[in-house]
Amino acid sequence: MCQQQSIPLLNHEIVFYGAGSMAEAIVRGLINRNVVSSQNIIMLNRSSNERLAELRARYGVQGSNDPEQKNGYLRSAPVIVLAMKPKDTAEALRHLGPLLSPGQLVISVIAGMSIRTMQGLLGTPQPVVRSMPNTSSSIGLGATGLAFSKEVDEDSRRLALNIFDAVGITTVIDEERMETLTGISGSGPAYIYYMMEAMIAAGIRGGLSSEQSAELTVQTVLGAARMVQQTGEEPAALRKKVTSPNGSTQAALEVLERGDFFENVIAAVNRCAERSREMGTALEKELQQ
Ligand SMILES: NC(=O)C1=CN([C@@H]2O[C@H](COP(=O)(O)OP(=O)(O)OC[C@H]3O[C@@H](n4cnc5c(N)ncnc54)[C@H](OP(=O)(O)O)[C@@H]3O)[C@@H](O)[C@H]2O)C=CC1
Ligand SMILES: O=C(O)[C@@H]1CCC=N1
Repeated sequence: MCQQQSIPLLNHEIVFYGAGSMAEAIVRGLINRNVVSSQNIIMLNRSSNERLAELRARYGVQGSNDPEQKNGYLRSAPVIVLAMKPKDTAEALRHLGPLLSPGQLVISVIAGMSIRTMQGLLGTPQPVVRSMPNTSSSIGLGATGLAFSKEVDEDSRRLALNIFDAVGITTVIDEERMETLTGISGSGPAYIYYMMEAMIAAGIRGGLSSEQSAELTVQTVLGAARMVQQTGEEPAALRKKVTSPNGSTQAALEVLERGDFFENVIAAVNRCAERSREMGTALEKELQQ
């Protein structure tokens, strides 16, 4: 894992091809940490002018929906981040490929899409980075996995790492592990939010105000994560310290165990990885069309 303390200012123009939640999370993180100036960020989407206006107002970035202007940005940007939904990817990449020249770096955040499929849909042996970030990038606490095509040179590797180091931690992995990583850190925030939703609901049902219940839950999750990070102790060891023999925590954990909590979480991660593979297979099939 790598997290840089000080990331050099990136003077490259970065085009976000797709301007939804994940693109915004990265842009917000980059701008908040002053890693890229907002004038160097260009956000393109398919049709929503309101969305682009919102992003321009919020971050001072450039944005366009005009087909000719979009093509101009895509032809010239040294870095293009692909951030559309998997279902929209094939069409977008087929459009993008003929616009590209050899040195342009393509970074994908799209779940499931392999490097091979990406290059196949582009129709060029473009240097491509397959990444899997998460939405916590927007507050600088993202966790991103990256894999590189063999065409990515050392400078481009560094550039891709700098972009994601600026918004959290990064780890370089073999591409075959990307689906597992998606199951842990890409989709992981949603599992934690779900757990928090349940804890908040339980507090309210038990008579706490919704504000009290939410505040206590948030601080508890934050504190637990920080404890693991700062003490260096294993989660299991920390859990034991909370759990008095025959006490209230033990009683609660027994309920979770009756619901097979541990194995269910593992099954959820595995299903997430499997679903990412399914989405990747569907995209691979586009190569034959
Ligand atoms: N959300 C998350 O937590 C994470 C998401 N990802 C990946 O990020 C990608 C985007 O997800 P998310 O941000 O949630 O999706 P959103 O639906 O929020 O955003 C998708 C964006 O793509 C644009 N788009 C669609 N087709 C095209 C096109 N042909 N050309 C240009 N732009 C296009 C849409 O524009 P318009 O609105 O105009 O149609 C929209 O701005 C997905 O592939 C997902 O797998 C990865 C990690 C985490
Ligand atoms: O749900 C999805 O498909 C994306 C990938 C990781 C998080 N969200």
